[in-house]
Amino acid sequence: MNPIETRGLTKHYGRFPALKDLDLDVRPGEVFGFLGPNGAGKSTTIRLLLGELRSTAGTATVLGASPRDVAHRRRLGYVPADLALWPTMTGRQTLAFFAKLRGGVEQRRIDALTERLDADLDKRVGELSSGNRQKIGLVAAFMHSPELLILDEPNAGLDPLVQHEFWAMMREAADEGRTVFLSSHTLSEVERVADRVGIIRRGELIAVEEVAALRRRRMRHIELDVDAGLVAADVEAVAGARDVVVLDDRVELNFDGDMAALLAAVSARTTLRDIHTTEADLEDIFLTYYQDQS
Ligand SMILES: Nc1ncnc2c1ncn2[C@@H]1O[C@H](COP(=O)(O)OP(=O)(O)OP(=O)(O)O)[C@@H](O)[C@H]1O
Repeated sequence: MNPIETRGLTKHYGRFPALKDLDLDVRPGEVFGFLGPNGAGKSTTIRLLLGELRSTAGTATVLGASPRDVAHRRRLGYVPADLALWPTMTGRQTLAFFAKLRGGVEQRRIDALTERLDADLDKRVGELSSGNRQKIGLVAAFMHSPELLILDEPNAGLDPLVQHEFWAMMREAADEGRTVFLSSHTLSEVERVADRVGIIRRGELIAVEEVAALRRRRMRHIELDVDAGLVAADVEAVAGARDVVVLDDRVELNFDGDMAALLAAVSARTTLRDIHTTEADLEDIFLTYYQDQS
């Protein structure tokens, strides 16, 4: 049995369908990125998986049990999107409280995680910045080495160094056979760490892909500074080139083909002076590849 399985999982808030007919299998030992824009239904899904919300229809199984079965809670680690901790307790007191609740947490595990994330355990939680408060939540989620980590936009507010450490922690957990369910609205974040990604939009899961496959299909926006001599047709002839615009000394296009082929085609006609590429954002990927399914 997979750590997370849902069938036809549906949630309406009043008449509003926030989640429609979700069929999802998250496999053991993978980091599964759950990717979608704001309001797509990510937190709703997570709250259903945790038994915080009741589904309108369909089923969810988490670690082989119903989400409402509290007995399996200690096998879970969870970081909510809106982490609420007791503001008057210090980080140390907060972690000690959670450790006692769960049992079996080694102090040196807490110490190691604290050091890795550079968390401040001495300040009252209410006095910490949101990023530093988030670190306390992450230590709490990881400290009992749970079988399944459910993380709702956990990167919010972390600085780049800490983010790297946190990505490494997720990868290590997966390498040890634990499962990570990571929600995010940022493709670049998810693709660094996830094995597979599910893309959700307006309450519907529109694709589940291996990250490697998604990366291969990713559209880039490219700007080339060139000398004169190039015409749009030269660039349009390269497979994967779209929306080509040639100005005097500048070419702009969207591209999902082989970069070497593009550069060779350009260099055959003119001198290439500079290249600027930007990754298409999530919305562009949706529009490019999933338009038919919307
Ligand atoms: N308690 C609620 N009552 C009514 N509508 C709600 C409620 N909670 C969420 N919604 C709506 O359901 C939709 C999905 O919300 P959800 O919080 O699951 O999205 P999300 O993908 O987590 O977004 P974000 O990235 O902004 O956190 C949104 O349109 C939201 O406005």
